[in-house]
Amino acid sequence: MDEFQFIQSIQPSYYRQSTLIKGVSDDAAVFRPTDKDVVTAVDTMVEGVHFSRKTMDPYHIGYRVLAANLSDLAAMASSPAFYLVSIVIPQGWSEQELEELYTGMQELASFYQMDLIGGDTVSGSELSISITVIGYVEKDRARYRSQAEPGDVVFATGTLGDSRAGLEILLNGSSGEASETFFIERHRMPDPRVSFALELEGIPRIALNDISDGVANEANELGEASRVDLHLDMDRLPFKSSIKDLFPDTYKDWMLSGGEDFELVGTVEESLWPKVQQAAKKAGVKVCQIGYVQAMKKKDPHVYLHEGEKKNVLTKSGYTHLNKKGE
Ligand SMILES: Nc1ncnc2c1ncn2[C@@H]1O[C@H](COP(=O)(O)OP(=O)(O)O)[C@@H](O)[C@H]1O
Ligand SMILES: Cc1ncc(C[n+]2csc(CCOP(=O)(O)OP(=O)(O)O)c2C)c(N)n1
Ligand SMILES: [Mg+2]
Ligand SMILES: [Mg+2]
Ligand SMILES: [Mg+2]
Repeated sequence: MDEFQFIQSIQPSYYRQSTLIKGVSDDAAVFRPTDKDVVTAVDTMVEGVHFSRKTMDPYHIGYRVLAANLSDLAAMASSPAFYLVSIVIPQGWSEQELEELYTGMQELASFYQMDLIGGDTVSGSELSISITVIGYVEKDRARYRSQAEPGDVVFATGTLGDSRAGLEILLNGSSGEASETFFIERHRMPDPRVSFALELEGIPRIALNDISDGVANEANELGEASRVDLHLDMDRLPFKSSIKDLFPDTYKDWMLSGGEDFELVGTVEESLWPKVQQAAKKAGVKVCQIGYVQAMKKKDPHVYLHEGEKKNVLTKSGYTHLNKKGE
């Protein structure tokens, strides 16, 4: 199969979004948004960095890269509409494997009524896939990291550390415990919190960020963007009970900085916290308070982690791709 046949094989036979004018087939796609704001993000996954053939089947690679992008749209409270896929394909990938990879993406896309409207196909030495997502949000209603205010409740959806636990099992072997499959699935097929974020619509001000690198990182990003201090309570961080049995020595670190949970962390005025809980219930998602926001006490914003009587500064300890200067 050559490049053109490949493009033909992935070309959608129909489109779902009414704002689309030109999809796959020309030099670029065209859509005409109505009076909404357009939200867009891109995320890349590279073999050996975000996945390996040991941790993921082609189907999971496709599923997860779109899920990671949808998680960024969820963090803006945007409704997904379109995606574009840029893929670097190494020699040795069969037609069937590529088809499975696209099936993984298509499954999630069809759930969210998204259209594939373009992309690029290149050969190269390892599989790399970049997805650009485009969504809509009501005018001026995108949720920013900069919207946290002193007195807010800090909350998180789902459970944390699951994806890191799944990765551990996939990389270092199974111990045969039945509970392991949950973590493997959380690693391979994350569930972006789009519906929850959309259910928050009636709340005038809410700060949101998605947990791709670990809540330690993401909480700091909220603090920095809003110029406030965040106080998190280790004992309130949500976890799946079996993670503690499987990984008693490491699960706490993984909750804070394992990354790739694709849950949401956010802040909301205390009086509106019950509304967030209702939104979670409607969306079928777990949500819990993990701390609170305070006015900045020092020159710069800080995140503090409380555990029993102890209080420590929680630095950005999650995953980073490049070393700091001089390292
Ligand atoms: N190479 C790049 N060129 C331009 N903007 C970038 C680049 N890498 C990241 N960004 C932007 O920096 C911000 C933070 O990126 P990132 O930490 O990857 O966010 P996230 O964790 O939500 O994916 C985003 O606005 C993103 O679009
Ligand atoms: C084989 C393998 N090794 C290591 C990891 C762990 N890992 C890779 S990237 C990453 C952080 C998240 O990816 P990033 O590109 O930073 O996403 P973004 O913050 O841009 O959404 C983590 C925890 C993995 N998923 N798979
Ligand atoms: Mg990113
Ligand atoms: Mg993000
Ligand atoms: Mg990152």
